[in-house]
Amino acid sequence: MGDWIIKLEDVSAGYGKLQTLFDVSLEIPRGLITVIVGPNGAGKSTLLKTMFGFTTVYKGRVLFENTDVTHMPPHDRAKIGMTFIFQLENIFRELTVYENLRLAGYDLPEDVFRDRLEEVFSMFPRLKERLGQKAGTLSGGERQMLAMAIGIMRKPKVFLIDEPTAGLSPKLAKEVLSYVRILNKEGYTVVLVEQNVKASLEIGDKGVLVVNGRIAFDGPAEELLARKDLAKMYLGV
Ligand SMILES: Nc1ncnc2c1ncn2[C@@H]1O[C@H](COP(=O)(O)OP(=O)(O)OP(=O)(O)O)[C@@H](O)[C@H]1O
Repeated sequence: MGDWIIKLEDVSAGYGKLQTLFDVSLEIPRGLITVIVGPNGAGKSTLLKTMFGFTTVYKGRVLFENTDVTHMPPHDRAKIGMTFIFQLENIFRELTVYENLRLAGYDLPEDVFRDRLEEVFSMFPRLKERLGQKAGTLSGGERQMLAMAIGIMRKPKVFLIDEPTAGLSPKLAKEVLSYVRILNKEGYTVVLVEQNVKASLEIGDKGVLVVNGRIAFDGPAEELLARKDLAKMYLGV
């Protein structure tokens, strides 16, 4: 699948003494959408968190572009172009949409901030209409949109997004996945953890199936989608 942006080499990781990932080797292709799926508790989020430095790595290496980031703290990974969108609590509810965006770009010169804002509006026009509204009053889907917009303020090279459709109706979930597509169309690389297997693999390029902390499938998303055996066994679809 061409050039990679993140690479895991034989990584074992977990939380303190609890190991949840075992000997994982994986490449995240640049410019594409990679979707990570698997049963509950399989280690999908742990895999994503390991890319950003939220777990303990016991063995192996994590590379971002050509930098070894295995033991680099998350805030330093953010500085070199990674961004992580949490499932919940990814915006400041008491601040307006504008204030959330200004805060994300607090150190940007006014002209750069304006340019980024225009980029955000061209991708997500709805946010322009909601600028003065408190972020906590946005719908669940719009909050995910704002979380992505906050990410854009930093111009990251890769978005790591943890279950953005959790708790949303199937219709809203599809809408949120369409925002992920918009991000990717603008050139951003995306790694997405999803419970919404079918809908997410449909927008994905690469599909990764995690089972019991190991990679059970790694290949084109459409191929994973077509693997009825795996789907039945692990994905409940
Ligand atoms: N912060 C944490 N501290 C300790 N253990 C954790 C932590 N987060 C997750 N775990 C454990 O790691 C294992 C894998 O969890 P993970 O969240 O990666 O699974 P998942 O595949 O994303 O599942 P789900 O779809 O249910 O969120 C689970 O046993 C979980 O209890």
